[in-house]
Amino acid sequence: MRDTVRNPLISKGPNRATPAQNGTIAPKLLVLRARRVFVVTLLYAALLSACINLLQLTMPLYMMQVHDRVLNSQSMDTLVMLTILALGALIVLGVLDYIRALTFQAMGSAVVRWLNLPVLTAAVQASADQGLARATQALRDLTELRGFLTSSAVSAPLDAAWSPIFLGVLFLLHPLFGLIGAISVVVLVCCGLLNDLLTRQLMKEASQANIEAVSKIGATLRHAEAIEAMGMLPALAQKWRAAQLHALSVLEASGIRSRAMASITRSLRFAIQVVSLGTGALLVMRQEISPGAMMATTILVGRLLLPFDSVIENWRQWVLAIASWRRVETALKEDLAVRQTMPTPRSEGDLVVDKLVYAAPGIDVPIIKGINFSLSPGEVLGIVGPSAAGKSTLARLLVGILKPTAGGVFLDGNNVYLWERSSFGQIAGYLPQSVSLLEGTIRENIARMAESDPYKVLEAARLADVHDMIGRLPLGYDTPVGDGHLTLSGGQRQRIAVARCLYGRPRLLVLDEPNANLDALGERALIRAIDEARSDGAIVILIAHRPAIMQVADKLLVLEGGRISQFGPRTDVVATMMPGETRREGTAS
Ligand SMILES: Nc1ncnc2c1ncn2[C@@H]1O[C@H](COP(=O)(O)OP(=O)(O)OP(=O)(O)O)[C@@H](O)[C@H]1O
Repeated sequence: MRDTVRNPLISKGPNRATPAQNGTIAPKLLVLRARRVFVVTLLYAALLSACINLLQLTMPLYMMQVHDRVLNSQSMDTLVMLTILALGALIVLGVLDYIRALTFQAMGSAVVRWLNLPVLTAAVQASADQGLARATQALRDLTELRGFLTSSAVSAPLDAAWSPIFLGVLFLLHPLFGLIGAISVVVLVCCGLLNDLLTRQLMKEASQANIEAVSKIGATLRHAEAIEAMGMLPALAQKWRAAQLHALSVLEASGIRSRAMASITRSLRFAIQVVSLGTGALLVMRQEISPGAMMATTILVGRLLLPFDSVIENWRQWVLAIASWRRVETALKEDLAVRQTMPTPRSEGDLVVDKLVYAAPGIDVPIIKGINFSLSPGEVLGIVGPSAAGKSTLARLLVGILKPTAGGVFLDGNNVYLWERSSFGQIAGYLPQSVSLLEGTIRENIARMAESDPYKVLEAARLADVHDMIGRLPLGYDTPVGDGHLTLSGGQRQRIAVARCLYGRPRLLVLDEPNANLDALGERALIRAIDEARSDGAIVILIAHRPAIMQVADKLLVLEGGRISQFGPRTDVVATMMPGETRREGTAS
């Protein structure tokens, strides 16, 4: 772990997870470390830049020496010597420039390698916790940051910082040149500041507006069927166009200003070069300097001003890169789920829900208002209640997606919310209300996207009674599924999602409306799967509106307005709710 921290630029091989990636370093600490690496890299690159800038004196000095010394003395030896020295210096300059570019590239890769998984984790948690889509932007931001760090824009300010080298040489050649150089630097710095003042806010606004427009359209496209069927496209297009036009107009306004400033700066740079050449000619005429010094001055002034010009031209990239970094920081610093890093062994004990309260972030009135119950292995609990009673919220709390505001859910004494996620996944199966299969094959989906054990995949498929159905598909278990594929019906997707829940024979099964898309056959298969899980010693929690499936439950919990209004053996609860129903049940059995 220490090695990675000390040598962040050293790759440990493409497939090996670093401590940052496997979650043993807290995201906030990672942000600090990434900042520290950036500062150290910047200092290192600044040192290289100093050498590069010193070596850039080669050309003007060579020109001056050839002009003033070789042409006057007609010495072949001096010319050869000077040329060898100049070529040597230029080769070193090229190598140092290459090393500097590699340093930034390595830093960009290191930052992505360090932060991509923590940012992905943050994105998943933010989406599960609060339905936030903005964390996914942070993943795009990481790629953009890497692009910025490999561009030439990143080194321009470092070159500008070493402008005193050129200024010093200009002063040595003639104080007037030094003065022209100093005034030029001040003028260009003022241009840079003015450019920043005029464009920074607009650039940020444009980038934000663009991100929002793109993320909105991304979210909308997921509902393409409803859009097409109900002819919502024109209205949506109008809304999207309005957002796009806003982003475009801000982008254009900032573009106009920054292009204007870049043109002004470039013209100024050329004007300054003309002025310095004219001044040089005047000084040559007055025999205060040699013609060689005059030509060297022209190159020196050009070199002095070029980085400032480049900074102003690439300012936009800097502003956007800083904004990208801020978003990455925010995504990582968000107060998201902090879980235990120690895996918890498979549990066989009771599930205890203790004084459970949950209020959504920023909302005072709790959705779940103090719930207590417990279940033993091999018990099936049915949760019923009116819409918006809090059933799905309770399901999310039971599998540790949401952080309880007070109280907690404990399985065999272990806090479900704090449970390390990989080990929790091995003992839990969760079927969310809106079933979604992930991009991959049926086999991968059942195996929860991990390296799959074919025996366990088949077992889960058989338990969910989907083996035959999968066998009838053209590619069987290799059939691709996910958002982009319409190969499966709603019921088939739901049954495969049930198989995913049953993969590895979990100890805790939470099924939110598992029969919503099922026909009678599918429902019977589901009841058989729940029976099998019960006899296997699993705790099964079932949420459903359709009553038929509740016959499999041992206990019933009636949730109303976030509170338990009834809890107990199914027959007792049904008897109090619908006295006639129990009699019918009794007769039937
Ligand atoms: N993240 C959230 N922020 C604010 N309110 C929320 C959030 N999640 C759920 N709610 C609110 O909590 C209430 C309970 O929602 P929940 O989805 O748990 O109900 P439910 O009993 O599952 O309903 P249904 O049977 O219709 O699926 C609803 O009023 C919902 O608007």
